[in-house]
Amino acid sequence: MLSPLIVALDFSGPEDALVLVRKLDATKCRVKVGKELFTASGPGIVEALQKLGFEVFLDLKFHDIPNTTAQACLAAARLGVWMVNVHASGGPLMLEVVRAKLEQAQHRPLLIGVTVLTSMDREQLTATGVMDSPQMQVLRLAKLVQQAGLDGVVASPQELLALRAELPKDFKLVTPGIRPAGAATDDQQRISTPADAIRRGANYLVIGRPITRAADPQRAVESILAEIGTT
Ligand SMILES: O=c1ccn([C@@H]2O[C@H](COP(=O)(O)O)[C@@H](O)[C@H]2O)c(=O)[nH]1
Repeated sequence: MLSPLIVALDFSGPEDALVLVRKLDATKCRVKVGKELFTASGPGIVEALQKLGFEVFLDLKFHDIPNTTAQACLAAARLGVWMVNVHASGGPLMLEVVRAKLEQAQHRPLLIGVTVLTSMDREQLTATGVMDSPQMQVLRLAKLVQQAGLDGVVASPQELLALRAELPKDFKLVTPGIRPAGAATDDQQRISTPADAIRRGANYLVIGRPITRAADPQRAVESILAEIGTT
């Protein structure tokens, strides 16, 4: 069984991403292709990573009208990715249309809704017109996602206990905003250590810079896996 670790490959082009992944063990982690790498490299990077044995989370956070979002997810499914995501704030109709469309796919990736970005604190959220706490907004969006039949959500580790208390056991919780003790927080606001996130019920930890900027990325992976008790 693969570990819960997903390494975020936030690179400006395919060469740097492939140099990094060649240092990693595909049996110890999955990888995430986000907007920067995908925009610079195109779908070929997904195929290249798959050929190296990695399962790919395509983190393009689609957010558009229902038809456009559903067709984009279907195109992602055709790439054979393991997981794909959409912004939950696209609303219940968009979420339902995407879920229904993906049922037509030959290969059906896990479909995940993004709640409140882990870079946002209460002040940032208020500035967008949402007066509730990040946790309340995450719970509200997570319930929409679950009612629409998606597989889970992206949320910060700080909402995990509340999500676990209110959502079914098999609902997947994917958490960025993970920082080993003493690591730089960068632009993340709602964070925790890997061990705390797992203790609070995360299924998957998305970790980028603490691994990709480490002198020895595979060693950083091993150290996180040891911290969470996965070898
Ligand atoms: O709420 C969110 C949703 C996605 N992300 C993505 O996760 C990684 C985190 O990278 P770090 O270097 O570990 O901060 C990054 O690719 C984001 O696009 C997120 O951080 N928060």
